[in-house]
Amino acid sequence: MSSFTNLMESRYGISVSDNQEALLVKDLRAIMEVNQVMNLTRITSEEEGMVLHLEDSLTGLPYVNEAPEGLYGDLGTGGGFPGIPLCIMTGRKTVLVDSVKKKVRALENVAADLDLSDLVEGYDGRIEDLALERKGEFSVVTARALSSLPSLMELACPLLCKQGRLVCYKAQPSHEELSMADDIEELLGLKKVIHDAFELSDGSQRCIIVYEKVSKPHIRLPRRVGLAQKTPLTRPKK
Ligand SMILES: C[S@@+](CC[C@H](N)C(=O)[O-])C[C@H]1O[C@@H](n2cnc3c(N)ncnc32)[C@H](O)[C@@H]1O
Repeated sequence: MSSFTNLMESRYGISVSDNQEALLVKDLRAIMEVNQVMNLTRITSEEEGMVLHLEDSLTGLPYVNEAPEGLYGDLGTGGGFPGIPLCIMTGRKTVLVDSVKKKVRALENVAADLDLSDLVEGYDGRIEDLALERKGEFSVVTARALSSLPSLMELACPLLCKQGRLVCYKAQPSHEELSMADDIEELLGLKKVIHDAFELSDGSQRCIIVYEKVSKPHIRLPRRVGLAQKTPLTRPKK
């Protein structure tokens, strides 16, 4: 057993097969290579990438596995994290969403090198536009280092099917951010079902917060492009 598979098993109870590990490492190396000519990630060493990209991405796996079967989307995927590692681990059809076209094309090329083209599709556009085109089609979406919780909830809501899940990777959300998110759950028809806090093996703080779509939102979504991130929703006045 390699040190990575050993770590994932002992620390998180996640089994990684030899084949999956080979693909994960190949993905990381390919992204690092693309990163030399295109800014995909601030992480430049493989050692750091093993923790802050691969280990971190995989911590979301148990939460993604609890979602209904079906399509998975990684919102604001950047260098394909956690999207490609979670695709490798789940075998779900995966849509990698980013508004920067050249990043999405680069990820499609990496996916092709990993023989994942049948599973991975890139969407080069805004999440809000994807929501107009593929409303309610996603069983689960993830978001890491994208926006505040209220913005993520609003962006994800129209994409999710009933009982679909939004898995948010956060460092340490403030009380204010958490309380603003609590305030708009009902408006969006989302319910927080999990809030777990733990440390990665390098001591970084990690929180995973999961919302389930329990009913239809009480407002029309998506709002105009940009509003979810510029002017997040707040508690409706009674
Ligand atoms: C800081 S990066 C995070 C990348 C990756 N998820 C990670 O954790 O390494 C955020 C990415 O989200 C994309 N993004 C931000 N807002 C977006 C939106 N509304 N629609 C699509 N992509 C968006 C940006 O282009 C950027 O690549």
